[in-house]
Amino acid sequence: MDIVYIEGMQVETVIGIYDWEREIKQTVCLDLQMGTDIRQAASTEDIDNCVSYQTVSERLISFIEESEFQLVETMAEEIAQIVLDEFEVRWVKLKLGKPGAVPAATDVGVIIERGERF
Ligand SMILES: Nc1nc2c(c(=O)[nH]1)N=C([C@H](O)[C@@H](O)CO)CN2
Repeated sequence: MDIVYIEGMQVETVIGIYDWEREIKQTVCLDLQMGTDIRQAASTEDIDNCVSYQTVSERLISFIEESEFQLVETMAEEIAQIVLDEFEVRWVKLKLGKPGAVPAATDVGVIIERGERF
């Protein structure tokens, strides 16, 4: 299994369980690993044979910007499902952080793996 990755993506969105959080935008940070097979892309040098990190990034940025989740858990599940459903990806590992949430910590959030390694 090969991996195409996106690291350190930062997006502003409405997220949180408290009333004050529904009134502001906060930053979420994504590190995403996508399990795929890169050999056909490598041998053809054809972008259509890739999982394009640019296309995935654009899809996720617009999804996150438009979303209004309460929990990072829900956002993480939805992101993983989009990647598995819409791209040639069979396994994902996603770290989703909300770095402003706990002042004493540099980052908090969840790490999930979905799909099957191959
Ligand atoms: N496991 C989680 N814990 C907490 C979440 C969350 O989404 N998942 N959210 C909050 C609040 O929204 C917090 O970020 C406000 O600072 C608290 N704990």
